[in-house]
Amino acid sequence: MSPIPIVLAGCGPVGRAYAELVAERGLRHGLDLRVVAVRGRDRQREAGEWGPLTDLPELLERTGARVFAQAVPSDGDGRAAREALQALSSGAHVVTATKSHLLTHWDELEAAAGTAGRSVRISGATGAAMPAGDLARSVLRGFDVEEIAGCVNGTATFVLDRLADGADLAGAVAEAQRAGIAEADPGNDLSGGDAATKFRLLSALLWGWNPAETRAETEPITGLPDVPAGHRLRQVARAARDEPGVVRVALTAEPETSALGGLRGPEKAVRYDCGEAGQVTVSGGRSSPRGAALAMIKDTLGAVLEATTGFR
Ligand SMILES: NC(=O)C1=CN([C@@H]2O[C@H](COP(=O)(O)OP(=O)(O)OC[C@H]3O[C@@H](n4cnc5c(N)ncnc54)[C@H](OP(=O)(O)O)[C@@H]3O)[C@@H](O)[C@H]2O)C=CC1
Ligand SMILES: N[C@@H](CC=O)C(=O)O
Repeated sequence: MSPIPIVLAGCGPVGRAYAELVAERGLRHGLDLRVVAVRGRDRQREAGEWGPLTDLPELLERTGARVFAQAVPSDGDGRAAREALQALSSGAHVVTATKSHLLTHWDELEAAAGTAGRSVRISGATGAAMPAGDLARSVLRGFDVEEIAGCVNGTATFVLDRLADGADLAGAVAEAQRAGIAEADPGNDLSGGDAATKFRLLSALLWGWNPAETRAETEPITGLPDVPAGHRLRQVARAARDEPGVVRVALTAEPETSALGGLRGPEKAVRYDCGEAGQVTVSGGRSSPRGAALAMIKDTLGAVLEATTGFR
């Protein structure tokens, strides 16, 4: 069995969990996955030794990397985009939990992947271990999805439930951070920005919208307003095929018996309104560094085993 070399960018909680999972579960499905290099901000580890960062195309070529895995901050610094494009040009698939470059460089990445005949797999960026992206891109193809609605930020659901139980906002956010759900800077979790990002990406997979041109209207979590009996407040993202280029995130009271109102803690769900085919809902999937890393493992296997190109 020949090894599948992987170069990993990012050694925070998600990157570390991915490297551990490759070490634990790399020998699967007839493949021998191996992380051959890990890159940090300005350092790089190869053969167990840390040294200075080297040129990425040279590293990819020297190691024969088949996959470039990204788990670096979604802070919009141009490096994630540049390195993903370099990886595709070098003939590696890209598997990413990082979201920012998908928003800014969607078309460039799609074109580069098409030219190289490689895929860019983004499950880790669209809902961690919940396979919402897979449904959007391929499973529901042909159903002509008309509308999507969902709770895709685990922190928001967790915090709103804690507020309903009487906790204060700062304490609820700190608890979500200790559980590894909230980002170190929870601003995007609470503002609706992260949910909007995930819906911009799902809309791109579903309807071909360019995320860079998709506008987001968001409502932040600041406290807990009165909610009718039998309902729970949820941060709900929505997008509709007939209103292209707009994603809305609002706090709405959902019946406790519904798919969104019934979610607990950091669970997530997306409901796809498929017109004549009816509604299809996907829920669950862990929202945590390990959950995101598992999604990246799934995507790594998919990239290597399935001969697809472009976004998945
Ligand atoms: N936490 C979760 O549940 C989920 C997170 N995500 C996304 O996964 C990504 C990774 O998150 P997380 O593991 O928390 O890590 P961080 O976002 O905290 O990233 C930290 C790591 O990235 C490295 N780093 C920083 N800047 C760069 C850069 N420009 N290029 C390469 N490496 C860099 C750092 O290296 P050094 O150690 O050298 O400083 C550090 O190891 C984020 O984009 C996040 O939004 C997605 C889904 C779920
Ligand atoms: N902070 C996010 C995790 C990654 O996307 C969340 O709460 O869902």
